[in-house]
Amino acid sequence: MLNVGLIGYGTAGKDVAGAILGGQAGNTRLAAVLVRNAAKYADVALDDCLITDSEAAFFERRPDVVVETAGHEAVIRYAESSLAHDCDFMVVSVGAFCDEALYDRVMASASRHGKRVLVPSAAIAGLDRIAAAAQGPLDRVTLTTRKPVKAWRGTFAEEVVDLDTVAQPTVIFEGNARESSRVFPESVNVSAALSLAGIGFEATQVRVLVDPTIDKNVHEVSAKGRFGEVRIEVQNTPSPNNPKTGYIVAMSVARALKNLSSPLVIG
Ligand SMILES: NC(=O)C1=CN([C@@H]2O[C@H](COP(=O)(O)OP(=O)(O)OC[C@H]3O[C@@H](n4cnc5c(N)ncnc54)[C@H](OP(=O)(O)O)[C@@H]3O)[C@@H](O)[C@H]2O)C=CC1
Ligand SMILES: O=C([O-])CC(=O)C(=O)O
Repeated sequence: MLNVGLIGYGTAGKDVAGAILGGQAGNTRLAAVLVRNAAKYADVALDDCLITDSEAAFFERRPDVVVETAGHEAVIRYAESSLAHDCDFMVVSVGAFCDEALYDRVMASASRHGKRVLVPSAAIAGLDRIAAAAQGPLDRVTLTTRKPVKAWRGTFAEEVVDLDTVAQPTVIFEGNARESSRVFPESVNVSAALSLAGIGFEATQVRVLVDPTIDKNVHEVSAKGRFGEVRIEVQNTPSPNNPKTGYIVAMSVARALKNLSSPLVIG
C-alpha cells in the first residue's frame, strides 16, 4: 500500500483525493493533505486522512509519494523538502522548473536522497513518445495551446487582449517554453512537461491562443526527428471549478499513482 501526501485541495487536488478514496488510483491510501489554511477545510472529511496546514504534521504521516496540485509556489516551497523526507515528488505545476536553478537543486536533491521527481502527462499526451524520440536526433518540438475565453480570466492574457470583446482566435504568446511556463504559471505547464521530455525549454517552440470559437482546452504537439514525425491533438474538457484545468489532469495523476502501485505499468 502506497501512502500518498497531497499538496493543494483545489480543482485537481479534490479530484485526485476522490480518485484515491474511490479506489481508482491503484493500491494507494490518502495519508494527508497539506493546505494553506486548514480552517477553510474544517467541514471536509476524507476518511482517516489528515488535512493540515502544518508541514511537520503532514510529513509525520510518512507519505511515500507527495503529489503537488497547488501551483508553482508550492513546488518551490515543497519539492526539495519532500525529497528530503524520503518521498517521491509527483508534480503537476511542472512549469516551475522553468527556473533552471530550482530545477538543478531539485534534481540534485532527488539524487542525494535516492528519490524521484515524477511528471505525469496531466493535460497533454504523448510524453512517452517524445521522450523516446529524444534519444535523437530530435529536430523540432512545437506546442500550440488554445483555450476558450473563460480560461484566460485572471491571467497574462488580459494584458494582451480584451477578453470581453475578442471575437476571433487570437495569438497572445509566441516564444519558447521557458517564457511560456513563466508567463502562464497556471495555464501552460504542458509546455514545461514537453520540454523536459524532449529538447528542453529553449528549443521547444510555443504558441498560445485565446479562442472564442471553442469550448475545450486544446493542445497540439508536433515533433520531427530520426524517429519520424508525430502530431497529437488533445481536447480537454475544462473543469467547471477552474476552466483553466481539464478533468484529465487529476485522472492522469490517478493513473500515474496506479502505475507506481500495480504490477502492470502502461504508458
Ligand atoms: N501539468 C499540467 O498539465 C497542468 C498543471 N496544472 C497546474 O496545477 C495547478 C493546480 O490546478 P488547479 O487544481 O486547477 O488549481 P486551483 O486553483 O483550483 O487549486 C489550487 C489549490 O492549491 C492551493 N494552494 C496554493 N498554494 C498552496 C500551498 N503553498 N500549499 C498548499 N495549498 C496551496 C489553493 O488553496 P487555497 O487557495 O485554498 O489556499 C488551491 O485550492 C495549477 O496552478 C497549475 O500550475 C494545471 C493544469 C494542467
Ligand atoms: O489543463 C490544461 O489544459 C493545461 C493547463 O492548464 C496547464 O498546462 O497548466
